[in-house]
Amino acid sequence: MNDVLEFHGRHRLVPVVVVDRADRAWPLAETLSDAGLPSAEVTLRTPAALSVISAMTACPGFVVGAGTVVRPAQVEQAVAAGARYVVSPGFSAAVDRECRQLGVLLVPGVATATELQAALEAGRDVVKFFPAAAAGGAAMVAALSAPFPSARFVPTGGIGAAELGDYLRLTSVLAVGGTWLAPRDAVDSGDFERIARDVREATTLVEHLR
Ligand SMILES: O=C(O)C(=O)C[C@H](O)[C@H](O)COP(=O)(O)O
Repeated sequence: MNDVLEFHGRHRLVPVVVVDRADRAWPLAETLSDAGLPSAEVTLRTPAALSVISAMTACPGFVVGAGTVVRPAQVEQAVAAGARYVVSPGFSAAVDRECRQLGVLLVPGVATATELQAALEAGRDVVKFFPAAAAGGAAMVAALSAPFPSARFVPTGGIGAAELGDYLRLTSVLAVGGTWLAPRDAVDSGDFERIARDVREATTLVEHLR
């Protein structure tokens, strides 16, 4: 397994972050690292996102990926900024091709059996199950795992601390992602104490589930 996937499988949590200000990148990475979760999927939804990725790569041991990658050109930009992996909300053959060419891991999004089958056919065994809550939650992941035992899921979308156990108890779930670990408003306002508290609460929950 790719080292980024091993990392996520070990931590079992992926903070998905929407960062509006590049100067928040370093304190956010430090906060996440200190709280025991040295990684972030930085969504390419803000003008600052690529600068945020670059800044976070300077934090020792911090694993940074690019999220919301929907066009092939964004793959090159994300990799140039230092992203170690790429996440898409859906499955795009063009994005998949670009990731292959640049040798970067892609975690494509799937919400149905047909989409999962396409991702597996393309050799993508680890997929983002998105939007997890709206697409059927942990019950849907369990149902999809039966006919596709090789698939590993990173459910994301509408998940909070309360739902964590439902997903993480499934052996087919590699890790759970979400913005609840470092909400946009907390990042914007520089409320790193709140982020540290929420991340510690989540990592403690994960420890109890082991
Ligand atoms: O697919 C992408 O690249 C995305 O950006 C989708 C995000 O991962 C979710 O929107 C996070 O969902 P929440 O945790 O409910 O805020």
